[in-house]
Amino acid sequence: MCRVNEILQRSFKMQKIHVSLQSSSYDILLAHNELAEMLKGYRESWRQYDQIVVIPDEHVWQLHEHYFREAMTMNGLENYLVKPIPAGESSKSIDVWEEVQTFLLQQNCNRNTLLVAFGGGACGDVVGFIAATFLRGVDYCQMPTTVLAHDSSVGGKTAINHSLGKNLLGAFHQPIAVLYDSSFFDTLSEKEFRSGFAELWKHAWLSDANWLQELEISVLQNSWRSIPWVAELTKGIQVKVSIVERDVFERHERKYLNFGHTFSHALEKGIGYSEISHGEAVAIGILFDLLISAEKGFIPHQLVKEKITFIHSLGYPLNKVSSVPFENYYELMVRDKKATKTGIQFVLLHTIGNPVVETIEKKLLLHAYHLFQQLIEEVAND
Ligand SMILES: NC(=O)c1ccc[n+]([C@@H]2O[C@H](COP(=O)([O-])OP(=O)(O)OC[C@H]3O[C@@H](n4cnc5c(N)ncnc54)[C@H](O)[C@@H]3O)[C@@H](O)[C@H]2O)c1
Ligand SMILES: O=C(O)C(=O)C[C@@H](O)[C@H](O)[C@H](O)COP(=O)(O)O
Ligand SMILES: [Zn+2]
Repeated sequence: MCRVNEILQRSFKMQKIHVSLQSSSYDILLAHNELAEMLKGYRESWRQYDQIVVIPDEHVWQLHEHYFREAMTMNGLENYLVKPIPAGESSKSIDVWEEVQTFLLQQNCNRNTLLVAFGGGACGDVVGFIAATFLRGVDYCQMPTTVLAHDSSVGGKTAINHSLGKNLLGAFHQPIAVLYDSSFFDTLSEKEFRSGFAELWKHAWLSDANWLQELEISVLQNSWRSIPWVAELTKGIQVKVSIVERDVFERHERKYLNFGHTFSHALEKGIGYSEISHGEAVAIGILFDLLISAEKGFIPHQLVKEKITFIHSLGYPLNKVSSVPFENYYELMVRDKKATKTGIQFVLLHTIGNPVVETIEKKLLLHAYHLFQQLIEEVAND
């Protein structure tokens, strides 16, 4: 990372956000290049575990093993097992879930075991689900390494995928801590920055028109690497935490955090996990939810066109939407976890910061889908 950028990223002091839930409470620490410092507050309690098992994404482990080990050693934490798992979305499988459970059993891990998820959102989701189910539940810590994981590491949604759809098997299981060091972003690709930005953009849409505007300007004026991540991700996490604290089990308000996701999960599964990332699909799903909001008369169509142009200018793969027939997307959306017997639910916006959940009938969805394809084509040809 260039010197100026390093100074900029370091200039934000360590942030601490507390998550207060009835069943568990924990801290989220955010800083740049401060993993050893973050671990200081945990070294005593972590020594009380009978085993610590670090479960890194294998690609992240290749890149950052040295830095991770150094931070642990500086805190006298030298006794831990390491069980790497495949990089990315492919790790969210029943096979990986079982393989790690077998490893833990073979190592005689007991209930007093701490798992450490070291990687992006995929690693956090599968390790969280392993922690939720191993011996009916053990502690785990999230050590996120992607921009997107500011979302996935917080709130305790854990999951793996099923051949019939995304995140269909999972549990709510909160981490004991989230230690988030943005120096890991030094090795992220542009595609991963783009993916992570989508969830931050989501948090802005759900909360604050001014922040949304500032964030969009910031992303247009800076390179991905020079965005002041600690400051921006802190705002995103605060939005998420306040919703999770009010509705941890997603009975009502937490559904808002699924803004963009009814369509995005269908896009990911329909197009293929290796062809489109979660965040890329979320950005497109948000545009689709905005379009339905406009069709309902909540927001102007002009705003939707502007946002399609914005997302297109950042290189999100809007051209992939048409590669799957509507009927396939529809079938996948029927299986969305928000769906009820009244139909498929979408998170719409009345205004920025005022989301609402509505059941949308197939006829409107089909109409919106065709309109969306038309707008995407117009923007691409402009
Ligand atoms: N539980 C939740 O609340 C929640 C919220 C949002 C997303 N998610 C899930 O998170 C997943 C997406 O997470 P993600 O975008 O972090 O993707 P990811 O974990 O799949 O990582 C993306 C790629 O980046 C690589 N990578 C990770 N950190 C890196 C680093 N520092 N440097 C270089 N490469 C690195 C990984 O090896 C992988 O190839 C999806 O499965 C999504 O469903 C969950
Ligand atoms: O934390 C939440 O609640 C979310 O919905 C966050 C989403 O960004 C995330 O992708 C989540 O995994 C989606 O949840 P799902 O319940 O639709 O699988
Ligand atoms: Zn998401």
